[in-house]
Amino acid sequence: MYTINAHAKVNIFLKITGHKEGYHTLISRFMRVDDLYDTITFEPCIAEEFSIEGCEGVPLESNTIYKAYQSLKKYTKDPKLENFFKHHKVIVTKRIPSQAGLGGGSSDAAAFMRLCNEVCNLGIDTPTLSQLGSQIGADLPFFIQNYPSANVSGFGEIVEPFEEETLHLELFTPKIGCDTTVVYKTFKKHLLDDITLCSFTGWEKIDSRTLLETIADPIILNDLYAAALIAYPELGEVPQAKEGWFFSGSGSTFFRIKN
Ligand SMILES: C[C@](O)(CO)[C@H](O)COP(=O)(O)OP(=O)(O)OC[C@H]1O[C@@H](n2ccc(N)nc2=O)[C@H](O)[C@@H]1O
Ligand SMILES: Nc1ncnc2c1ncn2[C@@H]1O[C@H](COP(=O)(O)OP(=O)(O)OP(=O)(O)O)[C@@H](O)[C@H]1O
Repeated sequence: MYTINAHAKVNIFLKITGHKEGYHTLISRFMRVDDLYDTITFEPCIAEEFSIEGCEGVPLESNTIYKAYQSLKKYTKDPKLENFFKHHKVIVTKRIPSQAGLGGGSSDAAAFMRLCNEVCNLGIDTPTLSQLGSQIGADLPFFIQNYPSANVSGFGEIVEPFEEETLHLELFTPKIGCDTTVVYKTFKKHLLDDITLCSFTGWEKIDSRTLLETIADPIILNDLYAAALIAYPELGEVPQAKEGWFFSGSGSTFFRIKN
């Protein structure tokens, strides 16, 4: 039996820098959340075909783990991978809420790729694994490189580790699912024309605690927050939508530093 933890992330800040080929470019500080993770296990069994347990409600073909499996299979052409999943099933213990801005599906896929690479001795280097991952989701390169904190840019494929203290974070995810595609579309329609690139110059060099304490305004820190509030106005009604709380990714999770 083989197991790996797939951690959640939060975006300490997230600034959109432009729009190219249907995607937004951004610069963001990603921080891994140490005490919130899904667990992915490869459990021995006789399997007819590749199977995933624990992601009820997500069709196999749209599961990020299945997409990661297909991508690895296509890239390696190594029969070890397919043979392995004739004798093992994938079990996912979900703890990260979905449509929450915490990167759950992306983290699962990244952890799956890392564990396959190790267990099946595929010998794929990290840059190649990140490149394969970026085709499945924008957040995969961060999770594949697995730094506690990093500056992420481009469409998500440029990941630079950032040395700093790990913050202990309190998270609150309201019962409002935010669809990433809808939030980005709303941003493009209402807010893209207003971006001012000079307003966050140098943020990537400032540690996360200082950023949260000095910038302090969740709307300024995360460009997608204003878009999520337009797309999902009920977000503005939750008690955490006030000073002292910050907003992660495309939402709907709010976070703050634990005392
Ligand atoms: C909000 C973030 O989580 C930041 O941490 C990511 O930028 C989103 O990452 P994700 O959920 O993995 O998103 P993806 O599955 O790659 O993309 C979903 C959809 O969001 C939009 N999208 C996503 C990423 C990006 N840089 N620009 C976009 O415009 C696209 O319409 C895309 O079809
Ligand atoms: N392994 C998976 N775990 C959870 N959801 C998955 C998975 N694979 C595909 N999905 C689908 O992706 C959708 C988004 O879920 P996910 O857990 O990635 O949350 P997210 O909050 O949108 O992530 P992000 O931080 O990137 O915005 C779900 O509604 C689900 O249909």
